[in-house]
Amino acid sequence: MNERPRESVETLVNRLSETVRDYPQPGVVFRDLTPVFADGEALHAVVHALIDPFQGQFDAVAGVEARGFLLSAAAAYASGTGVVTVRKKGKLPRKTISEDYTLEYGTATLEIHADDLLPGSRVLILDDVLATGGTLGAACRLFERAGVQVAGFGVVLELSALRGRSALAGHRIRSLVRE
Ligand SMILES: O=P(O)(O)OC[C@H]1O[C@H](OP(=O)(O)OP(=O)(O)O)[C@H](O)[C@@H]1O
Ligand SMILES: Nc1ncnc2[nH]cnc12
Repeated sequence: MNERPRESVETLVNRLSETVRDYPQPGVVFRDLTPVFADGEALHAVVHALIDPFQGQFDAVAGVEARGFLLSAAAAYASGTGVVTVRKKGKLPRKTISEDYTLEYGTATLEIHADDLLPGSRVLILDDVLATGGTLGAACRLFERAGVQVAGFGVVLELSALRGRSALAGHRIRSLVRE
């Protein structure tokens, strides 16, 4: 038996993720996690590491456009719940709620459908990266305005220097790798 030892989720993320300097604008060191999601073993490990601490504590998973969608659909399927989208402005066809926010490289607006989830239900919000926390903070405000309880946040990578955790104070955050 010459099987390789299984890599930890942290090792998989560190080995497979890429770094792109000066993208999408000069001065930003962009961390690209798409190669992590392209690897079957890594995707499986990441999804389970994100949902396991929250099992039984959420009724639906929400993913933030765009890379959060990849995680949220897989996580919802693995946990037997439904999935909803948090989208950039102008993409949803029915009555929406909107929140403006700032992130490392600009400003934007996120939206959900006002009736995506029942008031009183619990949502786990997933994204690939936590940087300033502007994006997840806006997603949180959207669900809370809709009467939905935010069970917590899950991200693959937390860029600690950008202090996103402090923008989400009071909520449980599961990050798989911090740098
Ligand atoms: O913590 P923050 O400073 O808010 O940054 C984190 C957000 O930035 C990236 O998304 P981006 O806005 O680049 O959108 P995209 O996934 O549509 O490319 C990333 O996927 C997070 O959603
Ligand atoms: N440096 C970064 N890399 C990837 N996604 C980001 N979102 C905000 N800052 C980011």
